[in-house]
Amino acid sequence: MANNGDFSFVRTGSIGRHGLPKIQTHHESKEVCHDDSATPVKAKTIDELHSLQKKKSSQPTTPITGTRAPGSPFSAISEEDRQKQQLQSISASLASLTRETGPKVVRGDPRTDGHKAVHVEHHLYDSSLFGLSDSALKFTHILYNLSPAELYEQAIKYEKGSFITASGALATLSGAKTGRSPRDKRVVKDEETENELWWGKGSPNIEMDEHTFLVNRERAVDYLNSLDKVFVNDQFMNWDPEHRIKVRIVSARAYHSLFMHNMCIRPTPEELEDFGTPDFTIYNAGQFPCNRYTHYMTSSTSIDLNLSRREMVILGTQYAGEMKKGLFSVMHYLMPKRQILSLHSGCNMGKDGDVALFFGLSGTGKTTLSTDHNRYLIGDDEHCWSDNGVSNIEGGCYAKCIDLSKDKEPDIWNAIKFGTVLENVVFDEHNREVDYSEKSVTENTRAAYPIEYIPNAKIPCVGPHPKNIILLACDAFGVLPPVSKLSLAQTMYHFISGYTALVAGTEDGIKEPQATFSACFGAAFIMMHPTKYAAMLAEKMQKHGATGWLVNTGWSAGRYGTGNRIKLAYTRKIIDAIHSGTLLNATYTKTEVFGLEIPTEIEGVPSEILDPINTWSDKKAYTDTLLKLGGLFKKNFEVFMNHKIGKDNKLTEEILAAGPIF
Ligand SMILES: Nc1ncnc2c1ncn2[C@@H]1O[C@H](COP(=O)(O)OP(=O)(O)O)[C@@H](O)[C@H]1O
Ligand SMILES: C=C(OP(=O)(O)O)C(=O)O
Ligand SMILES: [Ca+2]
Ligand SMILES: [Mn+2]
Repeated sequence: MANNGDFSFVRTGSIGRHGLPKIQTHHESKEVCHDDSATPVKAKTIDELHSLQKKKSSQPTTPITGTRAPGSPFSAISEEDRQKQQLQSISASLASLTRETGPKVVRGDPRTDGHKAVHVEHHLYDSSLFGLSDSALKFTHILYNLSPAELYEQAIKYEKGSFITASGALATLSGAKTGRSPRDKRVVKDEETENELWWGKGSPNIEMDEHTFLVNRERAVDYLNSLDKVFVNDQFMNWDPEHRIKVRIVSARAYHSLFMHNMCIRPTPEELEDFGTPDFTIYNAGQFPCNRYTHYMTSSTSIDLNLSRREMVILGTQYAGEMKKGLFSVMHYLMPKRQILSLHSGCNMGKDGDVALFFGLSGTGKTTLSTDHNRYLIGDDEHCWSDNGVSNIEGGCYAKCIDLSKDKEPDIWNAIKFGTVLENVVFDEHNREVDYSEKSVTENTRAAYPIEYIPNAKIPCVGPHPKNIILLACDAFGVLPPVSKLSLAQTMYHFISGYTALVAGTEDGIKEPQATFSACFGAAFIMMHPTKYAAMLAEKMQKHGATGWLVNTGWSAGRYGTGNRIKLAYTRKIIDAIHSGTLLNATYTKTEVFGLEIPTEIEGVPSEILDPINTWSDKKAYTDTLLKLGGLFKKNFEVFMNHKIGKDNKLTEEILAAGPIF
């Protein structure tokens, strides 16, 4: 038996299995009849019994509580010194700018094992000399890289709205915000970023100055330091070992810590030992609002990115997707500086090593279609394309759950088990079965799970250069064909346009489809001008001979309200035909207005749906809707007319000519 402490003792004979004294007979007799056939526990008291329950961790994902002996293969310094160093580093991360020191941090949950603390005083400046306040007198307890089981317990004990569902997932509520708040994103404009980043009309980067960032940072840090305890995750982004980024996430909720545990790459114990200083730090004080009287603030939510300081501050939103997509923005800055293209796409690979990318805005099918039982999953949402091939940025997937069905999406369904964070779903109060059709909290219900929960995940999540580039659009107008083969110029035109159309809201009856154009299928996350990413994509596609495709995962036989969404089973058949190469050599015809090449037949798909005009009974309505959508594309592209894409004038001209013509 492992040594669980220093309290092992010899049983005296008079204490029973449950710690109760046995009824004594007149004389101590060896012949006394024992009813306990099992070997008795080695504990004198209930507390001792409880302390036996937890074995010291031999393989710590949480090295602060770990017990690796000094002189282990990984360590040159003692465990105690290492713990001190880690806590110093966390204290420095949480340093207050006005007091110029970090908080006193201590490991562990204040309510259970706080007394076993390793203390870190603020040594940076002598705390007795200046700026002494009540906050300088208290300790901040650090829960460092806890395991999913520990985070479950923290969530269930301390966070309202946390429950275990029937399949073992952790159901949580994200609070008032159940989606991202792109209008509340701010980026620090300084000497460097002023010239490097995309600013102004159409850009997602709404400026703030350094001073305001520091005001919000201090607000977040003070809030976090005022708490009994904070969660710290030290993890990685990007499976490409040459371009891996070390990230630290400081948050107030077990929900946030488990979410990032699942979504980022989880370090091994050895990797964590020499983690050192993070390359990027998120301060998530989402429960606490920003001050609306602060310059540049327009609401009580603010997501602030400071590239020079390599920090991000979150105030006023607990939606966990902000952290994931916030780091994605950071990658959209760091990677292109290294000539690596960052992509808002899913990615999978066939048995023969053929890689496909799936671009698309939210809800168009990146996660659903990249999670394919017949192929290896590289990732569902964020990738890099370098000279070595593709790599996933993340260590997990973030799937939409609305109307999730076991039949249609078995791999995602089965991934919703112990360890998975299930946001904003509704479940039966007794048996905890989730009702995935329920939208009463939000339509944007989500599951965040580690990528290895998908049985055919490709670990490490890297692959060779892509063969097929699939652009997904959920066209609620119902006029784009289910699939078209694109020329390079058309691929670039549609990539820069980044079209999808969703339905605004369903509560008040049928609404008009809303066309959305989001450059590079991810304007909310790109940091530089879209043409920068487009030029890199064109160059890579040319170099590696990739084929572009446009796939409509939206409506057929009429727009939203009249027609119906294209069956997922048909879309999967279309995608199969792209992967297998059969679609490349099919017979094609060209459509009006958009000039798209559409196949005449695909195995498993009714041929009449391949040209949308066949599916509309009202042909005039079809033509009117097609022209309307064409007009929206043209209008959207106007801002790109005066931009050159790469060094190639010829390609730029071709791209400009690749849009709708009428
Ligand atoms: N034909 C289809 N193709 C892809 N997804 C479809 C289709 N029909 C319905 N869906 C649903 O649309 C949603 C697509 O969302 P998701 O894959 O999460 O998108 P993304 O990852 O791009 O945000 C899923 O809920 C999926 O079940
Ligand atoms: C994480 C998100 O991305 P997606 O919808 O593309 O999965 C999001 O929009 O919050
Ligand atoms: Ca190492
Ligand atoms: Mn997704």
